[in-house]
Amino acid sequence: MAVFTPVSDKDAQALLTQYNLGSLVSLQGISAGIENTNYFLDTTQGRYVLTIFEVLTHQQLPFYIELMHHLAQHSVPVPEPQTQRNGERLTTLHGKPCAIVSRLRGRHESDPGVTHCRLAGATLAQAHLAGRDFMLQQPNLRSLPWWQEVIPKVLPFLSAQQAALIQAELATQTRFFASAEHAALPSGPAHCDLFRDNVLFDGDHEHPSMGGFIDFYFAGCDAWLFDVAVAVNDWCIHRADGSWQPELLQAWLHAYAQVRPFTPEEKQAWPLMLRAAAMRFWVSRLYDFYRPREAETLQPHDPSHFERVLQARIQAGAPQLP
Ligand SMILES: Nc1ncnc2c1ncn2[C@@H]1O[C@H](COP(=O)(O)OP(=O)(O)OP(=O)(O)O)[C@@H](O)[C@H]1O
Ligand SMILES: N[C@@H](CCO)C(=O)O
Repeated sequence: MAVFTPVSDKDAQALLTQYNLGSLVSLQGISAGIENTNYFLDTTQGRYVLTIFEVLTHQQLPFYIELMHHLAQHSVPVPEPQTQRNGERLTTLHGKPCAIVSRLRGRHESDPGVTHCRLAGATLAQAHLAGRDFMLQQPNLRSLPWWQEVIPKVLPFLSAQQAALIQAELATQTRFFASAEHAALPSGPAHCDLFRDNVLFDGDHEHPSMGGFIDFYFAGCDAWLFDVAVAVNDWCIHRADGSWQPELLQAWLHAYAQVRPFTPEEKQAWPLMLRAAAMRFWVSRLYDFYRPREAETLQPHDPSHFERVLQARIQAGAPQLP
């Protein structure tokens, strides 16, 4: 179980005195997730999730917490951060930042079909549009400057071939990010980690309904197209080699475009953005793999998967955006 910071019933009872959420019924550690400590927290008033932030600081967190609050207020299905009696939505537990958010219904779909892809695509476009008048600004902290910082640290662990690939791609992406083409892309608050395990669906496999998006703790202001690229690089591929499942890709992108049509600049930037999105997770997975932290149980994701996705995007590109 990825519980980095154990929380006792007594801790949770004391925490709940800061809120108007009733009293503790049950507390259960959540095994999924590699970044934060999460517990399901049931009270006499409802079902919540308690998150203790292991990496993010009190200074960085208001962006994520207030973004979720903003999106929830605009009817985008996301966890709603709960407000304490003192008006704050962020507090401290065992010396670390912590929040209680509403628990969404449903579970993630590891084998998504066309309907799941349509629902996810349409909801992401709604989230982008709803974020336009969000007042806080914070860049995606896992973007190009972070890759530039981290790649030298993981290079010693890579083969000569891997090192050549990652360095060549870093050079390509550095040029792309500095280009007028990139500057012209519509941008705003973006989830930046919309993998299939971060979207919950209610209903059964044949008749799913959207439960909501979770795990906003990599969100940041970025090109919306990056968000789309991150998502389809996970939702619409054959996992064995990263190649496309064209039917899923088409469903995802059309559903998104029906809510927010893609611009000509986005259509042009699409192949390079898909590579950027693959690069982002190859780098972070390498970093996580070679700097394991202590946890009761921790299984870092496989970095080589995104090496294959990146190679697939370089070699075969992508169908045009609708
Ligand atoms: N608001 C919520 N409502 C319902 N379930 C939730 C909620 N938040 C988290 N979960 C559950 O907890 C699991 C882990 O949460 P999450 O993915 O946010 O953890 P994390 O450590 O931040 O993840 P990651 O490793 O993906 O960064 C999810 O897969 C989901 O089952
Ligand atoms: N979605 C990320 C994990 C961080 O949320 C990955 O699969 O590497």
